Amino acid sequence: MATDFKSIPLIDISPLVEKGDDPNLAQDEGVAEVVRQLDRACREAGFFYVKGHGIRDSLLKDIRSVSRQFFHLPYEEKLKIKLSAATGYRGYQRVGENITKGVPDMHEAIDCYREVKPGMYGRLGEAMEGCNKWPSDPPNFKDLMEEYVNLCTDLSSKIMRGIALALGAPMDVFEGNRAGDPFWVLRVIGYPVVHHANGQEMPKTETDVGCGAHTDYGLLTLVNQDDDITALQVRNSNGEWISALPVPGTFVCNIGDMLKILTNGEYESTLHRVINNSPKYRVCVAYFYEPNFDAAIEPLDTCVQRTGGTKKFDSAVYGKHLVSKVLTNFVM
Ligand SMILES: N=C(N)NCCCC[C@H](N)C(=O)O
Ligand SMILES: O=C(O)CCC(=O)C(=O)O
Ligand SMILES: [Fe+2]
Repeated sequence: MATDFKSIPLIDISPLVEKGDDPNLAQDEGVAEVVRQLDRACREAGFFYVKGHGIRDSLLKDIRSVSRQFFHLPYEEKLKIKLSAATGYRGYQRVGENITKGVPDMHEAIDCYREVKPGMYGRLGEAMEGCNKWPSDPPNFKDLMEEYVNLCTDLSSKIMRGIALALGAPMDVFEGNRAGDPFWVLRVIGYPVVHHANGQEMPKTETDVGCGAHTDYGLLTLVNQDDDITALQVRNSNGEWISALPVPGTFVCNIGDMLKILTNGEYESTLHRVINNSPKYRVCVAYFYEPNFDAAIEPLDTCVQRTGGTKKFDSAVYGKHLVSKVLTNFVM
């Protein structure tokens, strides 16, 4: 259950990153301390920063820098990789095209997903079938992003092993048919200085929201945000919005809906939103680590036992949850 936290904890996960592939992970004292901190952060806030994650700071910066270069291109150029139902919802969406709870979000983005080949998941996967739409400018965009996705996938699987231990479950509880073939989502997001959306002058109002309040859909999100702009806000149990201040070199991590189900609500997917009130264009690249597309997700026995013996959530197929979200995120 989220608490009235006032700040977001920072965890040095280097022991977990170093020993992440060791079958005796659970016996290591350094790892045990990381696991305690992960458990506490997941229970109290559902949000935490990680440092000591092993991904070089220069790559985190380059990822934001090529993203900024792309968003800086003329609108017509960005439209060359436009997202639509026909692209499997992959590609570029202009400012105001993504909708959260019925309200257009003041962000533009490129959405990318793990590849879904035709027929791979039958009817369930049809909406997501397609290949990612990469811009040709900047020229190194695709290569950098693909390297980044691989590193984030590896890192997330290690953090999920830590979370498995935090729950008193076997370290591989999120592998196999739960998330052994993790679906991933990458959102390259730009939050304009709002009076300059889509190349047009627009009045900035008090209610301009970069991304409306939502929870993420899967297991774990890794947010790589600009170092010098405060815009991401996290809601605590008092209904207060706590800013996720930039901490250079870290990821902001948060729990998604599927981990809430798996833990029978011991960990929650915390509401968050983005408001860019700064005079600068903000870039964020969010990586989402999610279950297998066709995984049927239900509460883990150890969590059910600890929470009174009753399952609080019905089983949910991750791909169905994702598709229901994606289909309502756009009006086209
Ligand atoms: N893949 C993830 N988690 N994307 C988060 C986007 C949140 C905003 C979206 N319009 C919504 O309402 O969900
Ligand atoms: O821009 C951010 O800091 C977070 C974006 C976000 O919450 C999302 O895309 O799900
Ligand atoms: Fe989010």
